Amino acid sequence: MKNATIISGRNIHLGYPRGKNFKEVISGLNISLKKGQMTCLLGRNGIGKSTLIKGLLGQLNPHQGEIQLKGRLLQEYSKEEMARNIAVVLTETNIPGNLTVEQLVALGRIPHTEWHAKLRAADYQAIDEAINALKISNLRKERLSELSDGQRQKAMIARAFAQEGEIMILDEPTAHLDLTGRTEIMTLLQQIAVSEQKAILVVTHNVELAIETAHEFWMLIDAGELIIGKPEDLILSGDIMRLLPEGDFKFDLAKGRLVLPMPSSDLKIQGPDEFTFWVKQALLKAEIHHLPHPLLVTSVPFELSYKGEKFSSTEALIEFIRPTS
Ligand SMILES: Nc1ncnc2c1ncn2[C@@H]1O[C@H](COP(=O)(O)OP(=O)(O)OP(=O)(O)O)[C@@H](O)[C@H]1O
Repeated sequence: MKNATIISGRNIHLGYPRGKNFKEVISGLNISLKKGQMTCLLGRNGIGKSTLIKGLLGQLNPHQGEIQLKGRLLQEYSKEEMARNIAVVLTETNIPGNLTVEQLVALGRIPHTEWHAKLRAADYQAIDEAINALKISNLRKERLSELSDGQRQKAMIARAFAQEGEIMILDEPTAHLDLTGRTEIMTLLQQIAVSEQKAILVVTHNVELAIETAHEFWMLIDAGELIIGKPEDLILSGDIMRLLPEGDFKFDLAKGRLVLPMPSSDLKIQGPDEFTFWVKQALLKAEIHHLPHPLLVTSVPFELSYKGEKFSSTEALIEFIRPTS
């Protein structure tokens, strides 16, 4: 089944007034954000990702072109209607640290409560669902100031989830998180997109994790060029390389990650590939590009044999080859 478009933009131009002139940041892009999938917006610093997001949130009006939400022009929506459709998680927030996780998540219900802001049964249910979806029931009563960055980020996403909009937009939700935290958040978002049939747009600089988790990429190359496609297709077509600055970095197709080109060397190492790879990395980092004798790696137990000696680490081997004085 094809995923339905919920936000579409045609020939969008966005920018900022600069003195008497106008600084155009986005020039004539076409987009369609789809339900039931996680889309990652990537591009180098300053290229215009946040500007595009501001356009999608109706905070910045296109001076040319148009953006539609569910077939209606964005400008026609009131603030409250926007909040019922789009939940946002931004990097900069001024949420008081003395709020508990539960109280923060309850803030997500504001667009649904009447002027008296009283929570009803449906609101409590949405709060519970959000807390469960993000797997943070154990943190319910904890104060935000006492959470780790990763836990706080999950609470922020739970607040957005409780808002029950069909769209979630997150600006760098994994900044400041460690590898496990980053992977956990991105995987959760991917699952929520599919299970809740939400359109999730994530701005991220983490290309490798985005490749692993996103259903679709929006690669902002310059003001007027947005490359759209499944990450796998962009890898296969080679378009993924367009994310990289001219020069040293390469995208390793087999490993699915960015790499610096290996310096040329004639290191001959015998042993299983996944082991010789790391030994070679360590030698090259130590500026050892040539070995006059054969080097053998065995995996069980891990051992390096060189010139009749045995070593249990690359560090010991390197120290033997090139002793530090
Ligand atoms: N409020 C503003 N007024 C004027 N120019 C702005 C404003 N906000 C952003 N810009 C300019 O628009 C361009 C794009 O900025 P934007 O923040 O959209 O980039 P970005 O891709 O989100 O960058 P980053 O990855 O560093 O967050 C930059 O040249 C920036 O200086």
